[in-house]
Amino acid sequence: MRLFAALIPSRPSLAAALCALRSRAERAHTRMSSSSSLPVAAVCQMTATPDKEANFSAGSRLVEQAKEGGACMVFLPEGLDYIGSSRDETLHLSESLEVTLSAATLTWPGELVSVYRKAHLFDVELTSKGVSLKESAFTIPGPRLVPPVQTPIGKVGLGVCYDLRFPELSSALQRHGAEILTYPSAFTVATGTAHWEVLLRARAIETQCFVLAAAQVGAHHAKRTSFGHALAVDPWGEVIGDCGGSDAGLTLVQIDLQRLRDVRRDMPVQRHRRDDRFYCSLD
Ligand SMILES: O=C(O)CNC(=O)[C@H](CS)NC(=O)CCC(=O)C(=O)O
Repeated sequence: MRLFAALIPSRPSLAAALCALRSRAERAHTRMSSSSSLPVAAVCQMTATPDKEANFSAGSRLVEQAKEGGACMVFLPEGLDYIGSSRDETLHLSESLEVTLSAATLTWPGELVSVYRKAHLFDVELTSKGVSLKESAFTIPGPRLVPPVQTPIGKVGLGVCYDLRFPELSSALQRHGAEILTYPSAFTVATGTAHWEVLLRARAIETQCFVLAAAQVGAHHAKRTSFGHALAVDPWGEVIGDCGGSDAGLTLVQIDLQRLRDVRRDMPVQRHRRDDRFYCSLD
């Protein structure tokens, strides 16, 4: 099994672990015994708390469920390892990448193949909506984007949560060959209600990629609740999976890269893009 992680920097937690689950032999067996040969991805949501052991158990239950459902890739949310109830607790619970991985390997033995660290930090005060978070108080942004990773379902471009709001990032990943974008997230209820689905579908439509966004859902502690609705969107912008707004769980989606090629052939927006008009002075 291989692990792909999108990480929160300097609080080096396993924000997203994407696991290729099965051996080649097992996959061949499934292919022969099922009617469709399209690979299946599991997009998950859970409620992390400050209790790491409980979070890893919840994560491994989702991985087991995904495996039973025939998935060859599992997408887990930002803050999979924990969501702290204060800056101090968050810093106190942080571990080195090696330690976090070895905690994770209790259930997911594997080799780390790519690490992406969140570029945009959520320093936001929406007083009227009761949202006040200062991610930069416990996080250092990552230094660079990373190239999309070849996986059993296609080439995956890595972003994290708030990164979703910056189309320059998804556009860059698409130009570097991404077929699937992933945004493991922990969206607030207020901003999720207003923006989550629209942003994910917009990123899918603009880049003509699948967008798979695992999410946190429900109450992490007395002061923090997440929106949920872990979502899967196809390259036409259609929602093909939604985990809802209340419980932990997963959605299983087939990843049909022929569909992506058809959408890109029929509407070649990437070839129509007038970069000469955007990267120049306007006077
Ligand atoms: O650090 C942790 O404990 C887990 N990380 C998070 O929850 C992060 C940073 S506070 N959340 C977001 O980026 C929310 C973005 C959002 O809600 C929006 O863009 O509207």
